[in-house]
Amino acid sequence: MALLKVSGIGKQLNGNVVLQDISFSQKKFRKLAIVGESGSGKSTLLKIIGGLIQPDSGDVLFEDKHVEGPNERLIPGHPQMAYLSQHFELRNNYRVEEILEYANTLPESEAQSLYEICHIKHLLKRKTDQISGGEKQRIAMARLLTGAPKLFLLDEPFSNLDNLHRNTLRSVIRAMGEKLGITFLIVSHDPADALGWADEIIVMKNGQIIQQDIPETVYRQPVNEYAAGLFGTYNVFAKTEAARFGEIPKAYGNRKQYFIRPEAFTLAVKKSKTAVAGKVTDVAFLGSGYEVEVALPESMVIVRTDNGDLKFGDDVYVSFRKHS
Ligand SMILES: Nc1ncnc2c1ncn2[C@@H]1O[C@H](COP(=O)(O)OP(=O)(O)OP(=O)(O)O)[C@@H](O)[C@H]1O
Repeated sequence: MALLKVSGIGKQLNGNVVLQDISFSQKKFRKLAIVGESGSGKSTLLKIIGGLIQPDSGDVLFEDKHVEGPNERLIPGHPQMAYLSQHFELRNNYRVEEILEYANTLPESEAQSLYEICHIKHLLKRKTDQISGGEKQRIAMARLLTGAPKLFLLDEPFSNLDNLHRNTLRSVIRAMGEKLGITFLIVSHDPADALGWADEIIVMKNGQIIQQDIPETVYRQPVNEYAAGLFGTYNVFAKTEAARFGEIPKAYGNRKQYFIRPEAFTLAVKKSKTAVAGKVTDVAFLGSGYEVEVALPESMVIVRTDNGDLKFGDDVYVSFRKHS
Protein backbone atom coordinates (compact mmCIF):
# COMPACT_ATOMS: atom_id res chain seq x y z
CA MET A 1 0.00 0.00 0.00
CA ALA A 2 1.25 3.50 -0.81
CA LEU A 3 1.81 5.83 2.12
CA LEU A 4 1.12 8.81 -0.12
CA LYS A 5 -1.00 8.95 -3.23
CA VAL A 6 -1.22 12.14 -5.26
CA SER A 7 -3.83 12.13 -8.07
CA GLY A 8 -4.46 14.69 -10.76
CA ILE A 9 -3.31 17.75 -8.78
CA GLY A 10 -3.80 21.06 -10.58
CA LYS A 11 -3.16 24.58 -9.33
CA GLN A 12 -3.27 28.10 -10.73
CA LEU A 13 -1.74 31.11 -8.97
CA ASN A 14 -2.47 34.65 -10.20
CA GLY A 15 -4.05 33.19 -13.31
CA ASN A 16 -0.95 31.15 -14.21
CA VAL A 17 -0.98 27.36 -14.35
CA VAL A 18 1.60 26.27 -11.75
CA LEU A 19 0.73 22.57 -11.53
CA GLN A 20 -0.97 20.35 -14.09
CA ASP A 21 -2.36 16.87 -13.53
CA ILE A 22 0.32 15.73 -11.07
CA SER A 23 0.00 12.08 -10.07
CA PHE A 24 2.42 9.78 -8.26
CA SER A 25 2.62 7.62 -5.20
CA GLN A 26 5.23 6.99 -2.53
CA LYS A 27 5.71 3.82 -0.54
CA LYS A 28 6.63 3.84 3.13
CA PHE A 29 10.39 4.39 3.69
CA ARG A 30 11.07 4.98 -0.01
CA LYS A 31 13.13 8.17 -0.26
CA LEU A 32 11.62 10.34 -2.98
CA ALA A 33 13.17 13.51 -4.43
CA ILE A 34 11.37 16.02 -6.65
CA VAL A 35 13.74 17.98 -8.88
CA GLY A 36 13.27 20.63 -11.54
CA GLU A 37 14.37 24.08 -12.56
CA SER A 38 13.44 27.12 -10.48
CA GLY A 39 9.74 27.93 -10.85
CA SER A 40 8.75 24.44 -12.05
CA GLY A 41 6.23 24.14 -9.20
CA LYS A 42 8.10 21.92 -6.71
CA SER A 43 7.46 24.00 -3.57
CA THR A 44 3.80 24.54 -4.43
CA LEU A 45 3.37 20.78 -4.87
CA LEU A 46 5.08 20.04 -1.56
CA LYS A 47 2.82 22.49 0.26
CA ILE A 48 -0.29 20.99 -1.34
CA ILE A 49 0.84 17.52 -0.20
CA GLY A 50 1.31 18.84 3.34
CA GLY A 51 -2.18 20.40 3.38
CA LEU A 52 -0.79 23.95 3.39
CA ILE A 53 -2.10 25.07 -0.01
CA GLN A 54 -5.51 24.16 -1.40
CA PRO A 55 -5.29 22.49 -4.83
CA ASP A 56 -7.77 23.53 -7.53
CA SER A 57 -8.23 19.94 -8.64
CA GLY A 58 -7.14 16.42 -7.75
CA ASP A 59 -6.63 14.76 -4.42
CA VAL A 60 -3.89 13.82 -1.95
CA LEU A 61 -4.34 10.62 0.05
CA PHE A 62 -2.17 9.87 3.08
CA GLU A 63 -2.59 6.33 4.41
CA ASP A 64 -5.66 6.12 2.14
CA LYS A 65 -7.31 9.16 3.73
CA HIS A 66 -7.95 12.51 2.07
CA VAL A 67 -5.48 15.24 3.16
CA GLU A 68 -7.49 18.34 3.99
CA GLY A 69 -6.32 21.66 2.58
CA PRO A 70 -6.43 24.99 4.42
CA ASN A 71 -10.03 25.59 3.23
CA GLU A 72 -11.13 22.43 5.02
CA ARG A 73 -9.19 22.67 8.30
CA LEU A 74 -9.02 25.29 11.02
CA ILE A 75 -5.26 24.78 11.51
CA PRO A 76 -3.58 24.06 8.16
CA GLY A 77 -1.21 21.10 7.92
CA HIS A 78 -1.56 17.36 8.39
CA PRO A 79 -0.85 16.23 11.97
CA GLN A 80 1.28 13.29 10.84
CA MET A 81 3.36 15.19 8.35
CA ALA A 82 6.16 17.63 9.08
CA TYR A 83 7.04 20.34 6.60
CA LEU A 84 10.33 22.26 6.62
CA SER A 85 10.19 25.31 4.39
CA GLN A 86 13.24 26.53 2.48
CA HIS A 87 12.68 29.86 4.26
CA PHE A 88 12.33 28.53 7.81
CA GLU A 89 13.12 30.76 10.78
CA LEU A 90 14.01 29.92 14.37
CA ARG A 91 12.60 32.33 16.94
CA ASN A 92 15.15 34.89 18.04
CA ASN A 93 16.26 35.37 21.62
CA TYR A 94 15.47 31.85 22.77
CA ARG A 95 17.86 29.13 23.80
CA VAL A 96 17.91 26.13 21.47
CA GLU A 97 16.68 23.82 24.26
CA GLU A 98 13.66 26.07 24.89
CA ILE A 99 12.65 25.88 21.25
CA LEU A 100 13.04 22.11 21.26
CA GLU A 101 11.25 21.52 24.57
CA TYR A 102 8.27 23.52 23.39
CA ALA A 103 7.78 21.27 20.35
CA ASN A 104 8.76 17.94 21.89
CA THR A 105 6.16 15.16 22.19
CA LEU A 106 8.70 12.34 22.75
CA PRO A 107 9.81 10.91 26.12
CA GLU A 108 12.91 12.80 27.33
CA SER A 109 15.37 9.95 26.69
CA GLU A 110 14.15 9.55 23.08
CA ALA A 111 14.37 13.29 22.53
CA GLN A 112 17.94 13.31 23.82
CA SER A 113 18.98 10.51 21.49
CA LEU A 114 17.35 12.36 18.59
CA TYR A 115 19.41 15.47 19.43
CA GLU A 116 22.47 13.27 19.41
CA ILE A 117 21.69 11.84 15.98
CA CYS A 118 21.07 15.37 14.67
CA HIS A 119 24.46 16.49 16.07
CA ILE A 120 22.95 19.36 18.07
CA LYS A 121 23.48 18.26 21.69
CA HIS A 122 26.37 20.66 22.13
CA LEU A 123 24.19 23.56 20.96
CA LEU A 124 21.29 23.22 23.40
CA LYS A 125 22.39 26.02 25.75
CA ARG A 126 23.13 28.49 22.96
CA LYS A 127 20.86 31.30 21.82
CA THR A 128 19.41 30.96 18.31
CA ASP A 129 21.52 33.88 17.05
CA GLN A 130 24.73 32.12 18.11
CA ILE A 131 24.60 29.22 15.65
CA SER A 132 25.54 28.69 12.02
CA GLY A 133 23.18 28.14 9.09
CA GLY A 134 23.86 24.40 8.97
CA GLU A 135 23.32 24.06 12.72
CA LYS A 136 20.06 26.02 12.41
CA GLN A 137 18.90 23.59 9.77
CA ARG A 138 19.58 20.57 11.96
CA ILE A 139 17.81 22.23 14.91
CA ALA A 140 14.79 23.05 12.76
CA MET A 141 14.74 19.41 11.61
CA ALA A 142 15.09 18.07 15.14
CA ARG A 143 12.25 20.33 16.31
CA LEU A 144 9.94 18.87 13.67
CA LEU A 145 11.17 15.32 14.26
CA THR A 146 10.26 15.50 17.95
CA GLY A 147 6.67 15.74 16.75
CA ALA A 148 7.16 12.13 15.48
CA PRO A 149 5.83 12.66 11.94
CA LYS A 150 5.26 9.73 9.60
CA LEU A 151 6.10 11.73 6.49
CA PHE A 152 8.70 14.50 6.45
CA LEU A 153 8.48 17.03 3.64
CA LEU A 154 11.71 18.99 3.16
CA ASP A 155 12.03 21.93 0.79
CA GLU A 156 15.64 22.43 -0.37
CA PRO A 157 17.24 21.01 2.79
CA PHE A 158 20.71 20.97 1.25
CA SER A 159 20.80 24.46 -0.20
CA ASN A 160 23.21 26.87 1.49
CA LEU A 161 25.16 24.00 3.05
CA ASP A 162 28.79 23.23 2.29
CA ASN A 163 29.77 19.68 1.32
CA LEU A 164 30.67 18.60 4.83
CA HIS A 165 27.34 19.74 6.25
CA ARG A 166 25.45 18.27 3.32
CA ASN A 167 26.94 14.91 4.19
CA THR A 168 26.10 15.36 7.87
CA LEU A 169 22.51 16.21 6.99
CA ARG A 170 22.27 13.24 4.62
CA SER A 171 23.41 10.88 7.36
CA VAL A 172 21.02 12.52 9.87
CA ILE A 173 18.14 11.94 7.45
CA ARG A 174 19.18 8.34 6.88
CA ALA A 175 19.53 7.66 10.59
CA MET A 176 16.22 9.32 11.46
CA GLY A 177 14.35 7.42 8.80
CA GLU A 178 15.61 4.13 10.19
CA LYS A 179 15.35 4.92 13.88
CA LEU A 180 12.01 6.71 13.97
CA GLY A 181 10.34 5.06 10.99
CA ILE A 182 9.98 8.27 9.02
CA THR A 183 9.51 8.51 5.26
CA PHE A 184 11.13 11.48 3.51
CA LEU A 185 10.01 13.50 0.49
CA ILE A 186 12.52 16.14 -0.58
CA VAL A 187 12.39 18.96 -3.08
CA SER A 188 15.68 20.08 -4.60
CA HIS A 189 16.78 22.36 -7.39
CA ASP A 190 20.22 20.74 -7.24
CA PRO A 191 19.78 17.31 -8.80
CA ALA A 192 23.22 16.12 -7.69
CA ASP A 193 21.81 16.06 -4.14
CA ALA A 194 18.92 13.93 -5.28
CA LEU A 195 21.10 11.40 -7.14
CA GLY A 196 23.11 10.58 -4.05
CA TRP A 197 20.20 10.44 -1.67
CA ALA A 198 16.97 9.29 -3.29
CA ASP A 199 15.57 5.85 -4.07
CA GLU A 200 13.40 7.46 -6.73
CA ILE A 201 13.42 10.81 -8.52
CA ILE A 202 10.56 12.81 -10.02
CA VAL A 203 11.58 15.38 -12.63
CA MET A 204 9.31 18.41 -13.07
CA LYS A 205 9.12 21.01 -15.79
CA ASN A 206 6.53 23.79 -16.10
CA GLY A 207 4.26 22.26 -13.48
CA GLN A 208 4.23 18.78 -14.96
CA ILE A 209 6.01 15.51 -14.18
CA ILE A 210 8.15 14.60 -17.17
CA GLN A 211 10.00 11.60 -15.68
CA GLN A 212 9.88 9.36 -12.63
CA ASP A 213 12.44 6.62 -12.10
CA ILE A 214 15.39 5.39 -10.07
CA PRO A 215 18.42 7.75 -10.01
CA GLU A 216 20.51 5.61 -12.40
CA THR A 217 17.81 5.64 -15.10
CA VAL A 218 17.00 9.33 -14.72
CA TYR A 219 20.74 10.06 -15.05
CA ARG A 220 21.56 7.77 -17.99
CA GLN A 221 18.23 7.70 -19.80
CA PRO A 222 16.72 11.16 -19.34
CA VAL A 223 13.55 11.71 -21.36
CA ASN A 224 14.83 14.86 -23.04
CA GLU A 225 17.60 17.46 -23.05
CA TYR A 226 16.06 19.43 -20.19
CA ALA A 227 16.16 16.36 -17.92
CA ALA A 228 19.65 15.46 -19.15
CA GLY A 229 20.94 18.96 -18.43
CA LEU A 230 19.60 18.97 -14.87
CA PHE A 231 21.99 16.17 -13.94
CA GLY A 232 25.21 17.52 -15.46
CA THR A 233 27.24 17.39 -18.66
CA TYR A 234 25.98 15.15 -21.48
CA ASN A 235 26.60 14.38 -25.16
CA VAL A 236 23.67 13.98 -27.58
CA PHE A 237 24.00 11.31 -30.27
CA ALA A 238 21.60 9.56 -32.60
CA LYS A 239 21.79 5.78 -32.35
CA THR A 240 23.90 5.40 -35.49
CA GLU A 241 26.36 8.05 -34.27
CA ALA A 242 26.63 6.50 -30.81
CA ALA A 243 27.33 3.08 -32.31
CA ARG A 244 30.57 4.41 -33.86
CA PHE A 245 32.17 4.41 -30.40
CA GLY A 246 31.62 0.67 -29.97
CA GLU A 247 28.88 -1.28 -28.26
CA ILE A 248 26.50 1.20 -26.57
CA PRO A 249 26.53 0.52 -22.80
CA LYS A 250 23.38 -1.34 -21.72
CA ALA A 251 22.69 1.18 -18.95
CA TYR A 252 21.90 3.75 -21.66
CA GLY A 253 19.02 1.62 -22.92
CA ASN A 254 17.87 1.22 -26.48
CA ARG A 255 16.77 4.52 -27.93
CA LYS A 256 16.74 6.67 -31.05
CA GLN A 257 18.56 9.48 -29.31
CA TYR A 258 21.13 9.04 -26.54
CA PHE A 259 22.26 11.47 -23.84
CA ILE A 260 25.63 10.03 -22.94
CA ARG A 261 27.60 11.17 -19.92
CA PRO A 262 31.31 12.04 -20.26
CA GLU A 263 32.38 9.13 -18.01
CA ALA A 264 30.86 6.58 -20.41
CA PHE A 265 33.71 7.26 -22.85
CA THR A 266 37.40 6.58 -22.67
CA LEU A 267 40.28 8.29 -24.46
CA ALA A 268 43.33 6.60 -25.94
CA VAL A 269 46.37 8.20 -27.51
CA LYS A 270 47.13 5.14 -29.62
CA LYS A 271 45.16 4.50 -32.79
CA SER A 272 42.61 1.72 -32.65
CA LYS A 273 40.09 0.35 -35.16
CA THR A 274 37.13 0.47 -32.77
CA ALA A 275 37.65 4.08 -31.65
CA VAL A 276 36.78 7.39 -33.34
CA ALA A 277 39.74 9.68 -34.06
CA GLY A 278 39.57 13.30 -32.92
CA LYS A 279 41.55 16.30 -31.68
CA VAL A 280 41.50 17.80 -28.19
CA THR A 281 39.96 21.29 -28.22
CA ASP A 282 39.65 21.97 -24.49
CA VAL A 283 40.63 20.47 -21.12
CA ALA A 284 38.87 21.35 -17.85
CA PHE A 285 40.17 20.22 -14.45
CA LEU A 286 37.32 19.04 -12.20
CA GLY A 287 39.20 18.04 -9.09
CA SER A 288 38.45 14.32 -9.31
CA GLY A 289 39.48 14.17 -13.00
CA TYR A 290 39.39 16.09 -16.28
CA GLU A 291 36.68 16.82 -18.82
CA VAL A 292 38.19 16.85 -22.28
CA GLU A 293 36.40 18.28 -25.31
CA VAL A 294 37.25 16.45 -28.49
CA ALA A 295 36.48 17.53 -32.06
CA LEU A 296 35.47 14.50 -34.15
CA PRO A 297 35.07 14.44 -37.96
CA GLU A 298 31.35 15.33 -37.72
CA SER A 299 30.69 16.42 -34.14
CA MET A 300 32.12 17.11 -30.69
CA VAL A 301 32.27 14.89 -27.63
CA ILE A 302 33.07 15.58 -23.98
CA VAL A 303 34.96 12.78 -22.26
CA ARG A 304 35.91 12.34 -18.63
CA THR A 305 39.41 11.08 -18.01
CA ASP A 306 42.11 10.77 -15.35
CA ASN A 307 44.79 11.60 -17.93
CA GLY A 308 46.14 15.02 -16.94
CA ASP A 309 48.71 15.15 -19.77
CA LEU A 310 46.31 15.93 -22.59
CA LYS A 311 46.40 19.37 -24.19
CA PHE A 312 44.87 21.39 -26.99
CA GLY A 313 45.59 19.89 -30.41
CA ASP A 314 46.48 16.36 -29.22
CA ASP A 315 45.30 13.45 -31.37
CA VAL A 316 43.04 11.10 -29.39
CA TYR A 317 40.79 8.08 -29.99
CA VAL A 318 37.37 7.95 -28.36
CA SER A 319 35.43 4.78 -27.56
CA PHE A 320 32.94 3.53 -24.98
CA ARG A 321 34.49 2.50 -21.72
CA LYS A 322 33.89 -1.19 -21.01
CA HIS A 323 31.13 -1.86 -18.45
CA SER A 324 30.12 1.81 -18.25
N1 LIG B 1 1.83 32.96 -4.00
C1 LIG B 1 2.08 32.98 -5.30
N2 LIG B 1 1.37 33.78 -6.12
C2 LIG B 1 1.58 33.78 -7.44
N3 LIG B 1 2.48 33.00 -8.07
C3 LIG B 1 3.22 32.17 -7.30
C4 LIG B 1 3.06 32.12 -5.88
N4 LIG B 1 3.92 31.20 -5.40
C5 LIG B 1 4.59 30.72 -6.47
N5 LIG B 1 4.17 31.29 -7.61
C6 LIG B 1 4.64 30.99 -8.97
O1 LIG B 1 4.39 29.62 -9.20
C7 LIG B 1 5.46 29.01 -9.94
C8 LIG B 1 5.99 27.80 -9.17
O2 LIG B 1 6.60 28.26 -7.96
P1 LIG B 1 7.28 27.25 -6.95
O3 LIG B 1 7.78 28.04 -5.79
O4 LIG B 1 6.32 26.14 -6.64
O5 LIG B 1 8.48 26.70 -7.84
P2 LIG B 1 9.79 25.89 -7.41
O6 LIG B 1 9.96 24.86 -8.46
O7 LIG B 1 9.68 25.45 -6.01
O8 LIG B 1 10.92 27.01 -7.55
P3 LIG B 1 12.29 27.24 -6.71
O9 LIG B 1 13.19 26.07 -7.01
O10 LIG B 1 12.80 28.53 -7.27
O11 LIG B 1 11.90 27.35 -5.25
C9 LIG B 1 6.47 30.11 -10.17
O12 LIG B 1 6.27 30.62 -11.46
C10 LIG B 1 6.14 31.15 -9.13
O13 LIG B 1 6.48 32.44 -9.58
